[in-house]
Amino acid sequence: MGNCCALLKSIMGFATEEEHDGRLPKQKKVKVVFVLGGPGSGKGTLCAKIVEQFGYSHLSSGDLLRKEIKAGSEHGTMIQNMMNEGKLVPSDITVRLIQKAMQETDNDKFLLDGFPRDEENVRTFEKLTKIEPDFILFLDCPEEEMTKRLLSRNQGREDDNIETIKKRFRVFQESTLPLVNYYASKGKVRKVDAARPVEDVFESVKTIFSSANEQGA
Ligand SMILES: Nc1ncnc2c1ncn2[C@@H]1O[C@H](COP(=O)(O)OP(=O)(O)O)[C@@H](O)[C@H]1O
Ligand SMILES: Nc1ccn([C@@H]2O[C@H](COP(=O)(O)OP(=O)(O)O)[C@@H](O)[C@H]2O)c(=O)n1
Repeated sequence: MGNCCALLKSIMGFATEEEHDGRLPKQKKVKVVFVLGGPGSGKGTLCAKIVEQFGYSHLSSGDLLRKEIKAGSEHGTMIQNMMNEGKLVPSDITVRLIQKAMQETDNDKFLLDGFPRDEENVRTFEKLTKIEPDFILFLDCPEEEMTKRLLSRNQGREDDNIETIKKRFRVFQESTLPLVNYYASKGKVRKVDAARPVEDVFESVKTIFSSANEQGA
């Protein structure tokens, strides 16, 4: 590990193997909030508002993966195929993209939108970054409402078609919801009813972030 990289990691609060052994100086703390919810629950929409009001940086794992496809990277075609099938991209790829984006962003507060999606995402994130989330914002929304939103999202996304949407819902039910339940059992989940108009949802979200600020979480 080069000195420059070790320095970057120490600034960002990432621990290297050596640091984990306690041989390097104490890390600066990075605040991370996982923003979870089904496809179309409003994660991206709410994150933009949280950024404006609370000064976080917003990293959407889906957007980072789509950028990889656009850039024609070595994994681009594989990522595109996985996304079109509503499947999860191997964690190593997603986590490295998130890690790089965090290192390149001059902030110590991050919203990770749509991450983690399954247990492997969590394990890989913990292994590579040693970061524990402060809390999980969970946008709870019925499938019927999410389907309506996705079909009128109109962002030209290839995965916003009814067949792929159904597959994404299944992945959410089978892989992501168990994670939400796991974090809930640790008292880390802040759940909001996301089926309401955006401004109403944001009112609830503001209360959560204001209280997290007060507690220095
Ligand atoms: N509370 C809401 N009520 C109605 N439409 C919403 C709401 N939140 C988001 N939307 C719309 O639904 C679509 C999906 O929202 P988005 O933020 O992209 O969801 P996600 O990031 O969870 O997939 C977008 O077109 C967005 O404008
Ligand atoms: N942690 C993640 C996040 C997204 N993805 C992929 O990216 C797709 C779109 O995710 P997204 O977060 O942009 O959008 P939504 O499905 O939440 O609307 C998912 O269906 C997965 O194929 C992934 O593999 N791993």
